[in-house]
Amino acid sequence: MISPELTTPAFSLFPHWLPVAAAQPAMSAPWWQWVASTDSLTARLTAAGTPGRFRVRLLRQCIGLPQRDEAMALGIAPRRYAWLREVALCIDDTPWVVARSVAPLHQLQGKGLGSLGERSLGSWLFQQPDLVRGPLQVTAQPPRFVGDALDGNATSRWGRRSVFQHGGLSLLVQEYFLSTMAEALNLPSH
Ligand SMILES: C=C(O[C@@H]1C=C(C(=O)O)C=C[C@H]1O)C(=O)O
Repeated sequence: MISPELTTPAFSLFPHWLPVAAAQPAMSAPWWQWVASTDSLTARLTAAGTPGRFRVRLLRQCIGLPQRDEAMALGIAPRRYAWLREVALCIDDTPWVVARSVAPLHQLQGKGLGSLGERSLGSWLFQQPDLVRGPLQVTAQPPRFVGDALDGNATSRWGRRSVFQHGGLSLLVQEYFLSTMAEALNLPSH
């Protein structure tokens, strides 16, 4: 049963993370195509941004403590160190999506992710034959991680997250779709 406030524009009432199907009534069809898709976002953005050039801008990659909700999504203790990666996915230097990925440190050995740099994590992930993607969850709240990395007045329209599994690695990927992307692709507000 979906509570009535989810169908109103009062997005501040939206719980932080919700199964994607429960968010559908609050989402326009064009946004649903983006938010509920389970294939590579890198590939989708590259296609939608053409003739613009897709580029990953690395904002931060480090070892640190995950947020509490991130640790819970990965099923690890909140004070366990993790690999953190924050990027802006840009078309012609304009960020369309910002993303933060989190993986338990002890699962990273031999995966070579430390040297990924500005190559897309998605391109690497979707080449793994044993890749399994967990259920998508959605939020209408803005990301807490970007700080002043976004230029001008870009705001988040929808956020989503899911856990990828590959070769003993669990990787939480959180992606926030920005107003800049909505404007460029003529998407409705939500
Ligand atoms: C999961 C994907 O990877 C994308 C690329 C990322 C990166 O390079 O860090 C991060 C999150 C995603 O937006 C994808 O393309 O679907």
